[in-house]
Amino acid sequence: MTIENELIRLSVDDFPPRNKPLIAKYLRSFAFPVLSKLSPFNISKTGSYLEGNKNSILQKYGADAEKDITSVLTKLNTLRKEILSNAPFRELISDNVDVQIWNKLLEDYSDEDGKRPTWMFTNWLYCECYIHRRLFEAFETSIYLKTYDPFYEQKMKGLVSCEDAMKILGQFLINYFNKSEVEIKNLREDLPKIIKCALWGNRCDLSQTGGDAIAQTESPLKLVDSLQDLMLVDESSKAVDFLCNSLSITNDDKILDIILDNAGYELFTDLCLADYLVTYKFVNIVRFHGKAIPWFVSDVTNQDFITTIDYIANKSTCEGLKELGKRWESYMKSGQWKFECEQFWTLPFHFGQIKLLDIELYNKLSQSLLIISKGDLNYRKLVGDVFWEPTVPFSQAVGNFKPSKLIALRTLKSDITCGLPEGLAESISKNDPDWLKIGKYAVIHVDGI
Ligand SMILES: O=P(O)(O)OC[C@@]1(O)O[C@H](CO)[C@@H](O)[C@@H]1O
Repeated sequence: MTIENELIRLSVDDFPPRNKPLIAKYLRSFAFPVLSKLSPFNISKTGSYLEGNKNSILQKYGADAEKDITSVLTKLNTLRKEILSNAPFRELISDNVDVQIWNKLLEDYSDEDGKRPTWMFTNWLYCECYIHRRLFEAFETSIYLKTYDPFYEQKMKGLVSCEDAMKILGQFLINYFNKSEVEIKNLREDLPKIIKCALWGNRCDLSQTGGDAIAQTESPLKLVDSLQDLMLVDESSKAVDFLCNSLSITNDDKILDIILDNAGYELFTDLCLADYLVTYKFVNIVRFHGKAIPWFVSDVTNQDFITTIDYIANKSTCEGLKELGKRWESYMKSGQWKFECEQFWTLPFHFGQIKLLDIELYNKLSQSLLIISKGDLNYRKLVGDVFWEPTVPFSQAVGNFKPSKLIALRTLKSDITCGLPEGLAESISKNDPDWLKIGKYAVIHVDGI
């Protein structure tokens, strides 16, 4: 029996139970193919990338780094085998500050006899985060590659490959920003478009392609119109009303928190949205929350954030984009924009647990005028990674994560849904069986607004 068949043998040929956190053992849940196919594929691709870049790594770190490459490859291979044979989890072994938390959690998930959890039978959010944490461990336990991000180059390639679309959106914004006066009715009309550019930017996610760039060549603004029918829930008008009302608040500490997702084109669209909101004084301060370690292949790290702004400001091929990038550099310099990467975002917890597990972060988010959560994984974390009945209201699924007003911008790449109108999930799935997996559809949900 092949090891992949071993996972099938252990699986249950059914959909996961409703209103419970996902578990990979259900063959008809997206968690099963992610565990058995996508994750092993991403791990192999990371190894191939490392092998392909051996010469440049040795050039940079010296000949001794070869031992590191060999040891990382062995660790990646071991991880892949552990997944495919449903082996028990092991403790993390690095000296990073988060290791204690991970190892304590492993203990909590182990049974009374100390039997450790396995991939097929454990809370899927925990499993999937553990995979990405172990991927990073392979690097951080080396000597020269401790902080090496094996996805960095692909993330930057992803950004550059979308330059045509970025030029269109960038030029649109620069023309806008250069007008001496913009009327509130124009803001009302255009703000939903900028929000939706950031929404559809979430389709560009390298974790689905093993790191291969997804080029975005069409006009993002035209795309927003043409994709409108694929929006299953669109509460952007509530968000816009809320933001327009905030224009009458004149204090200068109106904070926007954006919980970021992917680097590349998606980050570009997030920065555009943030610039628009700051320029017209909907908010004064933007805190971007990224990841402290490489995460789910394409999530934004500090390095991605800085080099993206630098690329747009100094290396892009269009003057409009450069002008935009210079504005972003000045926001960073003045402190009006901040990049933060709290540990919580790379732990396997859902957002309903922040208050209990990281009160400092919860209090920080409570200062916010508005929180924008980007992407699919953040959405799963928002709603507890529970396989809700699709009609369960978003605000109920979010549970006790209520530090401030919230907007979720998400293209659907996993089978977690909520807040859908009666019968919609059933009718789409009849005609489009893969509707939950490929980022084709999207939702904008709000809470507290
Ligand atoms: O959060 P993103 O970037 O929108 O999507 C990430 C994601 O699609 O990648 C995983 C597959 O590896 C899914 O479980 C997950 O939700």
